[in-house]
Amino acid sequence: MKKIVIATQNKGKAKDFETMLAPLGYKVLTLLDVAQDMDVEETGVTFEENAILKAEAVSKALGIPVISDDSGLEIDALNGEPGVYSARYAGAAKSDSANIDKVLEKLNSVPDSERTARFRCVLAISAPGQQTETFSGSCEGAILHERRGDNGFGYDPIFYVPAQEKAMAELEPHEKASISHRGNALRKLSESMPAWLNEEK
Ligand SMILES: O=c1[nH]c(=O)c2ncn([C@@H]3O[C@H](COP(=O)(O)OP(=O)(O)OP(=O)(O)O)[C@@H](O)[C@H]3O)c2[nH]1
Ligand SMILES: [Mg+2]
Repeated sequence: MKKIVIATQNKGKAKDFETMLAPLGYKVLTLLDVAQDMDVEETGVTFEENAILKAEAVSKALGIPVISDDSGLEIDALNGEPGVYSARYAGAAKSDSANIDKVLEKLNSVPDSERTARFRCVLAISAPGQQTETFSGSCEGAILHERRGDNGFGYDPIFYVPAQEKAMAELEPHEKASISHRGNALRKLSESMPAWLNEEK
């Protein structure tokens, strides 16, 4: 089986990648498998900057090709917050539950028509001696008033996907992959760099 390293500590992201890459014959490895103590500081102010920082630092340290993912939720009524700070919105402890509570509280008096939002994802590919490449994807939706569903991670329970008439956390993993910001970015990557996901490594 081919192996691919995703430069992330996030188990929810890892599951999303497994859903998308297992059918292509890949075993997904993350930093939790290959470099548990590697935590790259995300000093960028855009998803793209942070994705590049993570991919290049990990590829350089391990001397192998890697893909990184920087992603987050942009809520229009909050001027794009939490954006690149999505993971740590309610504090450095990175609690999904506290992050959701903070969003629901901030949107408490915001009507349905103004609760539009989107997930964004930027994937960066970095390999020794090669120029780093990035691919972005998004997924439009709206913020619910309460949690729905048990699948996924992060803000999935409060992110309503109009096309499916369900919360992201109510979708099966393969359904999420077919419409998500991460799925859309990965499809662009595989179209633009087919050798990356189709060649034997
Ligand atoms: O409901 C969600 N469904 C998703 O599909 C999703 N994708 C991203 N997010 C949110 O955005 C943060 C990323 O921040 P982020 O890119 O810095 O990742 P992270 O710090 O969690 O892990 P790492 O990859 O950096 O190690 C995550 O923690 C989540 O809060 C999502 N929430
Ligand atoms: Mg992070």
